[in-house]
Amino acid sequence: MTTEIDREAARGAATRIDGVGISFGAYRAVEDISLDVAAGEFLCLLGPSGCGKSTLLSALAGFTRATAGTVSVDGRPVSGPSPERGMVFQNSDALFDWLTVRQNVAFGPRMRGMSRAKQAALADEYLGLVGLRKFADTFPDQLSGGMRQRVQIARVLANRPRIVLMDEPFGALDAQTRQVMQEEMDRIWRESGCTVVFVTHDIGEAIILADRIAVMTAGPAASIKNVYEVKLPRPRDETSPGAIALHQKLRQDIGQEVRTALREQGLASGEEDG
Ligand SMILES: Nc1ncnc2c1ncn2[C@@H]1O[C@H](COP(=O)(O)OP(=O)(O)OP(=O)(O)O)[C@@H](O)[C@H]1O
Repeated sequence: MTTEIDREAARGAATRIDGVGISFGAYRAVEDISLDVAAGEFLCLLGPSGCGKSTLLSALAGFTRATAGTVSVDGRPVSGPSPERGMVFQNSDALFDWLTVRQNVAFGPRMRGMSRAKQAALADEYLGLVGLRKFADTFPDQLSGGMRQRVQIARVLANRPRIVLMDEPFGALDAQTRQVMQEEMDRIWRESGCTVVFVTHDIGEAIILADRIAVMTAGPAASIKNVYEVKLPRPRDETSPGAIALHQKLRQDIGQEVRTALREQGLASGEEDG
């Protein structure tokens, strides 16, 4: 039997951010950012609060227009939102509470005119991928926060995106659920074959998930400070010596940025990080 999850069609797209700057009026949020994301790669954007992570993600999604430079997917410039770039938000309020879980996941395929039988089969496939097939006939408000986030992920994947953009998707979850979701995300990413760009300010989360971690400087005019390749074997153990060493480097990078930002705002002493 052929499955509706077509691995070939769903494989990830390469993305290029080339000299991107984004301003809101006179405020320069990010400036001169260049970053390539390989097809099928899991890239985490990490940085101090307010540095411009969501702004950059929004430019990849096509919701926000770059005021300088270009964002392209497989060589084609991004000029607006597209189903090939799916967005998962921190808040699962994006779900339709009046539709069942299956209907939520089938929403995109339904809008594209897919037959009812195919929609249901596709929705069930993706609900299986996120471990929620048993809950297909329930309504989102009957589910826990972690389960709602899984529905959001399944709904995005059912549109067969080539890139999944995730904006602190587990930020509102309790620590235990968050850990389970990180483990699940690692598996879902590998099985879906999508490129993932994942925004977080949680260093541990980035180490568990990313192939590479791009650390941003503090804004305004934020740019990329460092990019780290995470060579640790998957599934990852946050307590391994390699993970602990990387955690320290990242903490130092971000600590420096936070202190710089506070100094610029006149809120910190001039002491330097060692
Ligand atoms: N639509 C907008 N209009 C004006 N300023 C904006 C707009 N969107 C974002 N900004 C500003 O751009 C900067 C970057 O915001 P952004 O939300 O991208 O940061 P972030 O790194 O995602 O923050 P956090 O980690 O707190 O979510 C902030 O100073 C923010 O106030």
